[in-house]
Amino acid sequence: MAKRKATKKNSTSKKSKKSLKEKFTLSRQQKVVLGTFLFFLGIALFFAFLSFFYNWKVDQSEISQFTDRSSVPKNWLRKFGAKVSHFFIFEGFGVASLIVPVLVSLTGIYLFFDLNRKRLAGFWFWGSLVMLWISIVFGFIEQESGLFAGVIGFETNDFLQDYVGFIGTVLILAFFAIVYIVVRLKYTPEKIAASIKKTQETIVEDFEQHQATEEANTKSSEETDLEEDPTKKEEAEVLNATKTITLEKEPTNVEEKPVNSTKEEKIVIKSADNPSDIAMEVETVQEEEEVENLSAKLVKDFGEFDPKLELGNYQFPTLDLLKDYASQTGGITIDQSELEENKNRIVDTLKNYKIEIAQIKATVGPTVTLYEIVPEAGIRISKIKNLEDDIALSLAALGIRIIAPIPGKGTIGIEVPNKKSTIVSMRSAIASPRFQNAEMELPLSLGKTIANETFVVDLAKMPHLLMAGATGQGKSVGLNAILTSLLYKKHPAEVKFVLVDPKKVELTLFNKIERHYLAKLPDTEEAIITDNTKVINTLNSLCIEMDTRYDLLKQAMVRNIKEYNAKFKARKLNPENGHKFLPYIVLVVDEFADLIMTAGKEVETPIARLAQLARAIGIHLIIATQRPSVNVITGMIKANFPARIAFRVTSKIDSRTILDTGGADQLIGRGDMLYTQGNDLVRIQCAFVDTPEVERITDFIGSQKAYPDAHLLPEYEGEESGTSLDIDVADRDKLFNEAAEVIVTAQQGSASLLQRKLKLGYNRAGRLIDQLEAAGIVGPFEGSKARQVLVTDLVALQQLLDEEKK
Ligand SMILES: Nc1ncnc2c1ncn2[C@@H]1O[C@H](COP(=O)(O)OP(=O)(O)OP(=O)(O)O)[C@@H](O)[C@H]1O
Repeated sequence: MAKRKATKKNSTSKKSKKSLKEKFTLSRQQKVVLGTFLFFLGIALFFAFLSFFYNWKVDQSEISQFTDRSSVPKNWLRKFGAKVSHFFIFEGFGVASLIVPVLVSLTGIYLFFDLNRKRLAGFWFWGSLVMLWISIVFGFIEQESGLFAGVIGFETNDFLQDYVGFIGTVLILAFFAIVYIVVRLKYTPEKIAASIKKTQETIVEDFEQHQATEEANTKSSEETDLEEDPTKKEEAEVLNATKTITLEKEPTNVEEKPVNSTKEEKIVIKSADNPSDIAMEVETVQEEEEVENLSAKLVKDFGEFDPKLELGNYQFPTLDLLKDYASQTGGITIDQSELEENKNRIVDTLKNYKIEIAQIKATVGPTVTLYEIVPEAGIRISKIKNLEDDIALSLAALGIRIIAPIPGKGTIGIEVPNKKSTIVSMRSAIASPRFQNAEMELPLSLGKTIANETFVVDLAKMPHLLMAGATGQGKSVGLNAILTSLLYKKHPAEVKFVLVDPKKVELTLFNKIERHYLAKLPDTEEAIITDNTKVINTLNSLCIEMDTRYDLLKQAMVRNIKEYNAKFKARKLNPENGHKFLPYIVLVVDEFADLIMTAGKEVETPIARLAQLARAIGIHLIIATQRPSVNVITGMIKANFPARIAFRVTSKIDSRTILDTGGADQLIGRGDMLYTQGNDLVRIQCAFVDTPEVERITDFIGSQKAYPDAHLLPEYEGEESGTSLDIDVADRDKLFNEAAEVIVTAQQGSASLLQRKLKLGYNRAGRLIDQLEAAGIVGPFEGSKARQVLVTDLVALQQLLDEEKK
């Protein structure tokens, strides 16, 4: 009991803290106004402090007469300046107080531009310490007047002198100076030693260079001398001989450096007793340090590789770009009478069928309430399951789902839609600690479960996601929620999107972040693919990227992208060997059915290949479809997409196609969805993110510094329709003439027409169309539209074929 009270207290204190925090979060306008105010205040303080040093003696008497308007202090900011300066400089930290206006103005700038607050806190912390330190140092130096030290510096120094004496004070001050240099400025003894060594080397180099030029000068003057004096020439030759010896040594030194693998050491043994003995040269070959050490050295010198460095100042989108629906709707409201009513109806209905209930419990979620019932002993579960429709009828509600039994709990669940559903805002889904603290590679905040918990999953673990649902049930919103989650958690260097949007309108907003987050084929203008023909090239290009990445992983001897990137960051992989930091690639296909219908096998094969193999190298697929029929979601696709999301569908069959079980037909729409990752089904209310919100986010990101171009995928030489133009007349299909007649008669250049009329397979019909194109009977491939027929009637066709024979 006591424990429960304690936890309750805890939770209320947490709540009040949270609401306090919410109260103190400033809007953008407030930040701008406050930022400007602080910036100006900082400037004002600076001038006030500066003039204090000239006028403090004159102004001292005026300070006590603050209310007396006839006395005018000399301080440039008059009474305010004199009073504040007196407080900070005289009674505070002396000269060091000049740090205060700097910090105040800096705070203004940070607020104005809404910059990283943690860093600002760091400035204040270290700034205050430095201020204290300087004031004590001045107290120490200038022990008489104390104006430069301020009361605090003066008194602290006095205190230290009394307790630890002169030497102790010096040591304490020196110690804190070192702490500052090491912790704040990050100077370690090694770094200092290295920079000293470097300067030493440059000085020596300069000196040597200077010597060399001098020598050259003297040599040229000597030569002119020698020409005049032959005795000097002989002497010079002896001298030159020794010089060449030293010069000979130099190249060996120079050559040793680039040879990394071996290091030669020569020792000459010569008997000291017998000078005529032949000298023996002993050569020992030592292997150079391992590569491992090189990487450790690189890390020590340059730190770990930071893929985010190029966009080092990138700011993640802020929460205030998302709308707060909870403040409008007041969050989840529990309607006691509704709960009571539903409970009674469930109990009564079951009673009618002679099912007694031992216990009932309700959990209110954002859209549905889960009633968990424990039936009396001896009741068969299938009996309750069969009553689904009856219960729905008696509750007069759509979207009732019975889970019998709830996996892992010995109860039966009945989900009943709430009369008033609550919108789960994307803001709450993003702000939740579950998402914020998620230690995942690609965290997705999908929405809230029935128990009102934010549902966060890792796309990298899924590893691919299939989304399906009838039109207007929230698929596009779901896709946006997924993309938004990634935008809030991943830096542009870490993830790239390949977006396929045949509907042309759903994902256009993401165009604004092309140079931050999107990947595209080289030589294409738009990164978002709206043309189905281009999809095939992109998919094949992704397959090439996959193969290249596998090669890189093999070379690096790692099993997956995470290990690879970790190794790359630790500088264990040499970029000169083609290694680079690999971002995750997320391929999103909105309206997969449309693709399959127009391009068939050509898309299915690379998709299946990617789905089977791409998980380890960080390519993840998300495909969405309106039409969950078996020829779209084929066995091959299903086998490789264990993670699936079903929005409301119209029939049980559709639900089975997506989830392998019913349930999606009983959802209520508007983002109500079922999620499965192979085993349990979880009912989730999808987080709602509206177009204006997505627009704000993409504007926010798009307005920041970007990469010069979108991430470029490898080039793919597509089998252009033009390549088939050189099909030989002799190689034509036996049915060529018949096919030409069918096409010309129907005036419709489609392979499916040939399939139907001539009862052919898809491949043969496709080949025939290629041959017809080569013969100039039909036009080139035009995506989802049928090809244009270039021959108007059968007579013209006959003429064309006859001419060919000639
Ligand atoms: N999570 C949600 N919460 C509340 N309302 C939602 C949610 N998701 C969708 N809706 C509502 O449903 C409407 C349709 O959603 P959406 O455009 O995502 O459907 P869709 O399945 O993509 O349709 P289509 O396939 O025709 O594009 C939205 O405009 C919105 O009003």
